[in-house]
Amino acid sequence: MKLSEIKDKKPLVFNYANYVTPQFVANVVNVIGGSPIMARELEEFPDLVAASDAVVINSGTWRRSELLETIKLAQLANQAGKVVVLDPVAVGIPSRSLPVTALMADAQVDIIRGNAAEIAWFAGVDFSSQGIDATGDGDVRKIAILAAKKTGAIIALSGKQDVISDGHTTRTIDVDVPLLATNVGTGDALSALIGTYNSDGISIENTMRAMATMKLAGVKASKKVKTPGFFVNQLLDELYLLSENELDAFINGGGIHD
Ligand SMILES: Nc1ncnc2c1ncn2[C@@H]1O[C@H](COP(=O)(O)OP(=O)(O)O)[C@@H](O)[C@H]1O
Ligand SMILES: Cc1ncsc1CCOP(=O)(O)O
Ligand SMILES: [Mg+2]
Repeated sequence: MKLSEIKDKKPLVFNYANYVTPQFVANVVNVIGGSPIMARELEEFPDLVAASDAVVINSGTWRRSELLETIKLAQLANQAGKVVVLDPVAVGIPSRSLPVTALMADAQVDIIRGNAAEIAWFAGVDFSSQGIDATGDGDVRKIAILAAKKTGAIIALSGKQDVISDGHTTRTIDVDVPLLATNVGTGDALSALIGTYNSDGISIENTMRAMATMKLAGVKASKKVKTPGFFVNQLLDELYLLSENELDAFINGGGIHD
């Protein structure tokens, strides 16, 4: 979906959010033109999935008791033909791998958005991490392609270099914006943006537009402010102000490669 269509259609994005960053995630969806809703009550899922245009599942603060409910949520979304995005926060920690494995076995995840260490876990590749952060180095393009082939999902690997791959087609966005990594929740919000952009159809192109949106807003914000507190507010403003033309120019302007 294009940015202008998001603003016209205001897709409803159902976020099964973690309890750390829901306010930021909701605001990012809102300022880009979508419509966020958060919920965790099983009895509400059928109604909410029916009304939603995308479902974004963040496993950042799952309790075991919520796992079956989340699987049910993903299955409802699958049955209704709604895109399912998974944000597998710190999935490489063994006790966190188990519920993600269960979800992937029992429901279809269309798009996985994670940092390099999280995506490396799906690829079966070692990659250093500390808690929610990727700290290592590696061939992120290769990791994304491998993870896409192993999972059958579109992979959106984020970091200094963003990589989007379905295992056959791969795009990279190579732009360094260190301040983007200072705000806890940018990754979660990016996953929600990916749900928003893919709400009328799942594609590499839509996923790439979502990743480019966050990166470009980060580039613009970091030209105006230099510290994390101001940056996060400026980032929201830049997302709010971003135009389709600017986004197209960024995408066509050399920062994005096949
Ligand atoms: N060093 C960096 N340079 C440029 N962009 C970055 C950098 N680190 C993260 N980002 C951007 O920050 C956003 C969140 O990604 P990331 O930090 O990888 O997710 P998470 O918060 O889940 O670990 C993405 O838009 C990504 O492109
Ligand atoms: C700190 C923390 N702990 C569990 S989820 C979470 C937030 C992760 O946010 P992000 O991956 O977007 O940085
Ligand atoms: Mg994350």
